[in-house]
Amino acid sequence: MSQNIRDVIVTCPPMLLQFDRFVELAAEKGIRLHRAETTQILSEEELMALLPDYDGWIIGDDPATRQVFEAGLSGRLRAAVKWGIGVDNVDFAACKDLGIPITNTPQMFGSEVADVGTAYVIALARQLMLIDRGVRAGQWPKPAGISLPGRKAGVIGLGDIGRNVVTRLQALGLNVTAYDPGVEGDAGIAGLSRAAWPERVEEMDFLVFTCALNAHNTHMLNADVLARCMDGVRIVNVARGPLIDEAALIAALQSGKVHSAALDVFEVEPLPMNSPLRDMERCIFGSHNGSNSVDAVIRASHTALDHMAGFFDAMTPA
Ligand SMILES: O=CC(=O)O
Repeated sequence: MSQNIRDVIVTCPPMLLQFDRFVELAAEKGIRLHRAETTQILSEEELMALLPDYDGWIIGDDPATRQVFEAGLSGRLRAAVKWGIGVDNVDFAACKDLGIPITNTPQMFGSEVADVGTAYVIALARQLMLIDRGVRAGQWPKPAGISLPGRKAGVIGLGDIGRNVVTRLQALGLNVTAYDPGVEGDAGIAGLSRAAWPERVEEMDFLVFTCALNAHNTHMLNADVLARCMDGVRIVNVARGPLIDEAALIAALQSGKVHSAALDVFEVEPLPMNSPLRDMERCIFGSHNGSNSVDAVIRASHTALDHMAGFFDAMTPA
């Protein structure tokens, strides 16, 4: 164990919400854990003011940019862990250049996010959001849904989350096609068909986004692809907002091309008050909360602390 006590700041909301349970565990690893004052996403300016006072940073969805790391390094910051899977908000190249060791916590909540994605598929199939809203408003609505067995779903991304979505949808009787240029074959999943995006989108009753955001897939669901989709396609996104061109999605919802959408993530988060998406009736919205089960947060936070302690141990002369 490290001889020196290191001060580590946490800015990741799910870990902040269960913060007290991690303080003692961190102390056993030679880490004094500190919490950000808010669970809101911090700005670059706020991070640049905060980080120089800490040896380590457990990152949430904050803008972890080069200048933020540089500011931290000008003070005490020497190590970082991105809590969670997605690293699109973190400049890993800058960390490498600056000599700040960094990692993320992959495979910590593939099943939890997949549960939310699958729940959204069922909710869109049976229009549960319209029924809920109607009953609250004193109505007794009975919209006709669609049955799932025999329907087709395209799952975009065959990582941990995507594979869990595929097997859940197959268990519900859907025929699933997966899109992921980084994974070959059936990924060990019987009955899975494969295609290269956006081949065969016209066949899909559902499109479920589970992939990482990278330099090449921003707006992969755009007006052109939507035009090729089946009339009445249902869209689920539990991955990253910028994968979908929201303006194009809104137009497609308005025209009826897209039947409905369930979005846990948005181009701008939190979803701005003036976003036209808020007026879309046949939508369900989440708060980028797919990973947030008590169990998954404990798992990912333990891993983040282990990684952090490992970085500090490696810096401590034997
Ligand atoms: O969205 C959450 C994550 O990428 O960990």
